[in-house]
Amino acid sequence: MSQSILKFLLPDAEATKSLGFILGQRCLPGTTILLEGDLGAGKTTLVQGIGSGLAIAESIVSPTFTLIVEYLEGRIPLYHLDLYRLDPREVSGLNLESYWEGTETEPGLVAIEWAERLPYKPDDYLRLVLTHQEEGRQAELIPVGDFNLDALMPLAIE
Ligand SMILES: Nc1ncnc2c1ncn2[C@@H]1O[C@H](COP(=O)(O)OP(=O)(O)OP(=O)(O)O)[C@@H](O)[C@H]1O
Ligand SMILES: [Mg+2]
Repeated sequence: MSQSILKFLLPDAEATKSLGFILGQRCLPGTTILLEGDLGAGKTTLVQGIGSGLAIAESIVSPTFTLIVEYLEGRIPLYHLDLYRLDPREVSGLNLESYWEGTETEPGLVAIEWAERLPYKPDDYLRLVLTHQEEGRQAELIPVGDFNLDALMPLAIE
């Protein structure tokens, strides 16, 4: 069954956070969200919203230099990754699939910035593409494999 793609206009950073908040509230353990978008497109902002939606009180900072930050205090664990500083060859040595397969970690929500750099991907994930607009950003939500967008509905961003 082919599912449709969702597109949103996010007029400001609060709207980006609201979209993330809903994802954080509704995603099940074992969900992977692959974030794509240029520098400053709003990927970290979206993950901050996810953190609020998961009821994580700790502030979420960009893991550009740390690669991975794990937040374990929310409804389900949040694993926040940023591959900006790596090339695909380096990424392949990191065994990142253990995050989405939940083999070495408790299944949670895996959110990966600069997912364009992943040489391998999960079978099922939400592809979330952020693009700069004249004002604000556009978000495209593209379900891949068995990822079920319907489970996130209704998605009204304020
Ligand atoms: N919908 C939006 N409209 C306008 N500004 C936004 C929107 N969403 C986020 N921003 C702003 O864009 C800036 C960059 O956001 P952010 O750091 O989340 O981007 P990023 O994609 O993670 O960047 P990087 O590529 O460096 O990781 C921030 O100042 C943020 O507040
Ligand atoms: Mg970022």
